[in-house]
Amino acid sequence: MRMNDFGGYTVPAQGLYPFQWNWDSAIVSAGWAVFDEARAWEELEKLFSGQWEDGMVPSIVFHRPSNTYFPGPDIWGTPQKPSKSTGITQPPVAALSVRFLYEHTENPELAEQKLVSLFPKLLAWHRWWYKARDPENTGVVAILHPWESGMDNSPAWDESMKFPIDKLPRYVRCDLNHVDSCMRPTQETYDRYLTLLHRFKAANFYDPSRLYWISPFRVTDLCVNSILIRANRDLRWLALRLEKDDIVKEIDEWLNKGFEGFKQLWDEDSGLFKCKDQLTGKLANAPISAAFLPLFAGVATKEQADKLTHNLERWLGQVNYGVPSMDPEDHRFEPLRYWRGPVWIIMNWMISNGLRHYGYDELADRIKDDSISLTTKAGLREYFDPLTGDGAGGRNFSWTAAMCLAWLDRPAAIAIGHKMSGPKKHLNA
Ligand SMILES: O=C(O)[C@@H](CO)O[C@H]1O[C@H](CO)[C@@H](O)[C@H](O)[C@H]1O
Repeated sequence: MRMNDFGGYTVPAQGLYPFQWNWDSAIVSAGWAVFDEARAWEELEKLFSGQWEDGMVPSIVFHRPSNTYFPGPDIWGTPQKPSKSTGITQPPVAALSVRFLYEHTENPELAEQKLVSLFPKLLAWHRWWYKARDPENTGVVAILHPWESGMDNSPAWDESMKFPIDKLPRYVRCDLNHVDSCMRPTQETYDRYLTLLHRFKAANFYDPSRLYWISPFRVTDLCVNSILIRANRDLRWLALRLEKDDIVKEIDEWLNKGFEGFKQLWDEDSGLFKCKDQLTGKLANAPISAAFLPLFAGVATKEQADKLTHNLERWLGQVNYGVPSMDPEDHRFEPLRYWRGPVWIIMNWMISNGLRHYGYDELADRIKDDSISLTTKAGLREYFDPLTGDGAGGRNFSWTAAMCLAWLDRPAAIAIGHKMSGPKKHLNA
């Protein structure tokens, strides 16, 4: 963590990801909290220093230049706001971290002060999600780029990414200088990432009121939506501390709508939740590990939870280390390629945490134990091969380190996300 500290923000991995990434930083701040609280708050403040006027918190904030990542600030070309950044966002984990920091603080005065200054920023971001990404009031929000999901290369996007590729300015990828191409997205996938970027840039520099309507990629993603619901629960908990009753009511509305919205993502045939293409109305035919995240959100019914765990046990029976990012029996499963098979410790944390809330302690423990085995065996890698346990992708990876500190090294009762709160009717778990 100290090694990747670039001065108030932590890069996910040197070289490969040399800027401040949004959901990485939120998780990393929970790791800092375990041994340097002031630094933990600073991480979040630095992230929110990149917040846009309309409330969006960008997926990457480019605090200082680097030529080891593509696409960097010159390609994104966003106006200085106040730092340069991307024009898209990432899963809203930050409210979870603020609650974790606040609840476990050894310096209540500092925590109170930071909460008061960060709360309106968190609220503005959550409001942005509903305004900019659910203008049709469905209860669930849209992502407009695979990078927004955090699971960039997931097979869940394969169908929705079949839009025509635009004529692009010539470009050179940097990721392949750091990681073997067999682990990264294909060239065609990158062309589509870039097509979206350039179309959004042409829409008056990522104007949020236009992007939703013009994007050829518009998907209801399980990862963002589950995290948003869980983050709403923590934002509500924080609003209660600050005695902001009107805001509690506003959040309850989001939770009510969210419970309804998630119903359209359940696929009874497979016993899994699925992402949904909003433009075709079809569920994505891809059994991915985010299917289990509605447990983390607390929106799955008991019956759904039973079916999910049945599937999860089958998946775990096929690998040596869980949880693979896609069903290992699916023909598209690739144990080493980005989001198409490998294990991510942050996904394990969310799945294990959700299972525990639903009372599946044995499975929750198994996933935690696998995560300990993987990080012990292979080190702090970006992700891991579920068959061999080998590490892959970036090395000395910040959020993997943070997960060791804030989750794996701690008893469940004080780990990040130990408590799922909210009104009784919103607690299926
Ligand atoms: O592949 C990339 O270039 C970037 C694009 O944002 O995405 C990967 O790395 C990020 C930093 O660790 C993570 O936040 C994402 O979840 C992960 O998929």
